Amino acid sequence: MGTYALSVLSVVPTPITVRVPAKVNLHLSVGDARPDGYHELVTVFQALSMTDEVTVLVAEEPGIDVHGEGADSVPTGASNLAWKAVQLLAEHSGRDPEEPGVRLSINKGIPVAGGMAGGSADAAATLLALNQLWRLELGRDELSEFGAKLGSDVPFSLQGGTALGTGRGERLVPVLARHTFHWVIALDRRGLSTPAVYTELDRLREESRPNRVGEVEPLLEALASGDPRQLALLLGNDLQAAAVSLRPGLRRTLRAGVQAGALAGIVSGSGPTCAFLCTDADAAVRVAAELSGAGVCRTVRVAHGPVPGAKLVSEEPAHRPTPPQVHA
Ligand SMILES: C[C@](O)(CO)[C@H](O)COP(=O)(O)OP(=O)(O)OC[C@H]1O[C@@H](n2ccc(N)nc2=O)[C@H](O)[C@@H]1O
Ligand SMILES: Nc1ncnc2c1ncn2[C@@H]1O[C@H](COP(=O)(O)OP(=O)(O)OP(=O)(O)O)[C@@H](O)[C@H]1O
Repeated sequence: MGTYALSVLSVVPTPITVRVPAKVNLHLSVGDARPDGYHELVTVFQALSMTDEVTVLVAEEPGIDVHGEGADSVPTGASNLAWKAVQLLAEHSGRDPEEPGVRLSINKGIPVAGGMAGGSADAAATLLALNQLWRLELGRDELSEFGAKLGSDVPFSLQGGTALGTGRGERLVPVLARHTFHWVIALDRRGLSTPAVYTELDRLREESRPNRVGEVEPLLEALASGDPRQLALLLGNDLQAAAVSLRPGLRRTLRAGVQAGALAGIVSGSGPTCAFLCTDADAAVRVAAELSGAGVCRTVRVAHGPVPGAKLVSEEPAHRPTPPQVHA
């Protein structure tokens, strides 16, 4: 009996944990709406040292557990983007998408609905983890194609580093960025809906002519030079006007970060998170401390980038160290 129990145990695959980063768009140029409702983008993504961890484990009772900051506002049913990743790969590999025989445990370190690709990160992590758990042997390119079906930001969450994104943001080319840049991240009290921010930009463009970010080339040169002062002058996001229009308080946050000593601040993606570029790691800590005292946001964190994309942590769920943060 003892031997039998041991042999059954030995065939249950070990849980797989993947760590996956948040992103910020250093440059986000939004074209007109396409017939399919998406907007044509030219964007530069950078992966930051704020991470989620997703563990997949074999279980008869399917489901999702979510822990960490903002866990209460993350759906645990079929609308969770990570669960959609499970269903996609289950279907691909001939499993029943309704009974895939796995559970997910998600540990959130990326703000929810913050414009930092939190849900996309979890979907990317799930694709990578299931590829390992189910021994699917899909290459990075194939995983990226599955990722693009789930959301425009998912391929970048898999790739990480710094990358130029075109199409709806899913077509990627890595960008040379040998240097580490230091950021202060200001989290807002409530999230913003990505489609609502794109719709607001369309509305603003019908009404007036909001400024558009320029060409991307100078920013790529600044990244290659590694000089944060040069990069700071070139950060730009077409969605910023729309995010600020929906959440006017962001104007105050952006001003406060620069007053606190940051080189420049931008709304991250569709917002409402704001990202402030600093000269170095020490400056970022000083800016974070001062910004947290300004009372303009919920929490302030420091982060650096670029960091790698979704990555297997180990075969055991690991304890994730708490990222440095300062409570406002
Ligand atoms: C704002 C960004 O985070 C910048 O990287 C992304 O463009 C958003 O990427 P995402 O959250 O993965 O977005 P998706 O899940 O693909 O799309 C959600 C919605 O955002 C809008 N959307 C998204 C991407 C894009 N290029 N044009 C769009 O108009 C569409 O209304 C779409 O229905
Ligand atoms: N795994 C997930 N983590 C967080 N939110 C999720 C997840 N799956 C689905 N959601 C839903 O998606 C919404 C947007 O969450 P998410 O954190 O992905 O936003 P975001 O970071 O602004 O996205 P992006 O930057 O890619 O536009 C949330 O309000 C939540 O209801």
